[in-house]
Amino acid sequence: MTDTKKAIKYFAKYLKPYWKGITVVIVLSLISSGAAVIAPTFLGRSVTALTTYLGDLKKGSAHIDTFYSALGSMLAFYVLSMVAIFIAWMVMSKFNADSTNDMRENLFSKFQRMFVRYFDTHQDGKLLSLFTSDLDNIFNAMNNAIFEIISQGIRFIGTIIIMFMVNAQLALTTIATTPFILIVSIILMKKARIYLDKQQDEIGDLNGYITEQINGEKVIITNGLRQESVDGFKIYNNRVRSAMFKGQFYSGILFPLMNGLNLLNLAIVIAMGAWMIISGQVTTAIGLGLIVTFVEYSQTYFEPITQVTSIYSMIQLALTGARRLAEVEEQPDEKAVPNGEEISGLNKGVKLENVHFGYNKNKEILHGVSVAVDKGKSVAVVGPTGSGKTTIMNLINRFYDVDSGKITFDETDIRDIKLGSLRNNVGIVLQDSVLFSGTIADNIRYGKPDATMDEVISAAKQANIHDFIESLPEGYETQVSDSGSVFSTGQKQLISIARTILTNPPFLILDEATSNVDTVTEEKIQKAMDAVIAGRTSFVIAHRLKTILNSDKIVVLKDGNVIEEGNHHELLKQKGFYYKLYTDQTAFE
Ligand SMILES: Nc1ncnc2c1ncn2[C@@H]1O[C@H](COP(=O)(O)OP(=O)(O)OP(=O)(O)O)[C@@H](O)[C@H]1O
Repeated sequence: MTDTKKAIKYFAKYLKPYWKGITVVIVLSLISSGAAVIAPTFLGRSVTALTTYLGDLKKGSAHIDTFYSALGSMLAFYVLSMVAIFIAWMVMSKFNADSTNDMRENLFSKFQRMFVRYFDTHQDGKLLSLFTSDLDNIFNAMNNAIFEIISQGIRFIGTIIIMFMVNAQLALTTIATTPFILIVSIILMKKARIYLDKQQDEIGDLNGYITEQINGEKVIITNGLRQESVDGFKIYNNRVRSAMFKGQFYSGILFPLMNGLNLLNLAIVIAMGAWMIISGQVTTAIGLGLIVTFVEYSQTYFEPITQVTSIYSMIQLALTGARRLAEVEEQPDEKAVPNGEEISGLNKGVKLENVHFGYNKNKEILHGVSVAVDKGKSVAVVGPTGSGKTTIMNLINRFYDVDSGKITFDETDIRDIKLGSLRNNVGIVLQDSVLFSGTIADNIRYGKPDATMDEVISAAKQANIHDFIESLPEGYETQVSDSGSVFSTGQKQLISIARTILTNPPFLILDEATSNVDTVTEEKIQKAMDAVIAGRTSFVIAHRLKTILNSDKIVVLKDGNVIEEGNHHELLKQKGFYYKLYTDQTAFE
């Protein structure tokens, strides 16, 4: 499907529910434009009536009534046109706000259904620009452009019909330059489109860069790269500027060009009208009336072309936005496994059996990994950085699916378990603990919103964070977003552990929860982890070997292969890779 078709389909989908409102707007536009098109005929008639009246004055048989009635009719049509526009505008504003609201809501819901892969491969800022820049462009265009297109389209066609009904010769003169105008417009619009499309993509890249740099601010400062960061920004910003300039130039030049052609056309129409009077084809009174009428029609004929070209960039930006949003909607959803099994609790254990996996087809990360975690046991995975530890966690939770082999939960392939059910039974403490805006209590009960305050406090106690929370002036009611309550990495991890304790998952994955913290906090986290692991089946991904000495089993992973397996003492005896890792680490402590 071409980009334009995709964008139009997207609009159609979101405007369909508002077909009643759209019909009202079309009908009102018809009335308004029709009235505006008819009104100039009365302008011509009133001039003819006035000229005739002035001529008849000398003869003594003058009647002014025809003039007044033509003038009154003209006024009535213009008023009708205005009232219809006013009502149409009100109706349209409402369904535009509603439909863009639907788009925004669907976009956000879509994000909550998509594969994690999408977020791993798209920058936050780029995704954010869909909500800001793209949806803004769509809203602007729907508010300003769609109405213009409908009403100007009707005006355009209506004007041509009426012009031919009034006088075919002057009508032909008025529209004679149209083919030339159309060719120039199409060439310029095509050019503009390329750059306006590019503009949106460049804005997405710029937003991506900005969020990345803001998130990495501390790294930038400590490496003394603030100026380089600004220089990098300038490169992205210049790309936006260049695309913006070219896009606006090509789309903007249409407007003055059309205005110029309109004036030229006006002169031709007046000359033709004058020639008709001089050559005796029409009387002076009729000729003057025709000139005035066609001066007006020349304007109403050109106005749609001028207006549509002047809002072309707006339309194009909206089409680009709709294309970008449609592309997000096209992304596959996570498969919810509707007919999958519901599981509740763990009876036997979790197993990885000969798992092969790569994030990309051409680079395998795990090469036939088998790990078994029996019920009630704690298995730790250790290994050098990049060996695939976190990848295993991503697979158990079905953030990604294995390429071959399988992962089983009580001997059922996890791909045959309802996704929600699987995740309800697997608790995760991530390396980067995330706190959401709200109170500390809200954060602890995040996975179990109906938890009582006693349960929250009990979880916090087990996670060794209760005393710290109590020491804050607002205690559990402290707002996480308060600038006065900036939490350390360790504190965030403890709150995150409390959150997991509260959900009481049968199977638990702890991903490097002890990195980046001081020794006191580390000890606290260790105790919290022991509390959360106790009696629970768990899978611990750790860098600091000290924290996993008591694990029932340690699996050593290297370059995506399990190379050693056993408990701490067994592995030390083997004097293999684990022994080396352990002695290297303890030598530094
Ligand atoms: N989303 C991703 N897309 C593509 N490749 C990825 C992705 N995440 C990780 N990788 C690659 O997979 C390999 C294993 O990464 P993984 O995060 O599992 O290692 P790890 O053992 O947990 O490392 P660390 O101890 O540093 O956290 C690495 O080579 C990494 O570059």
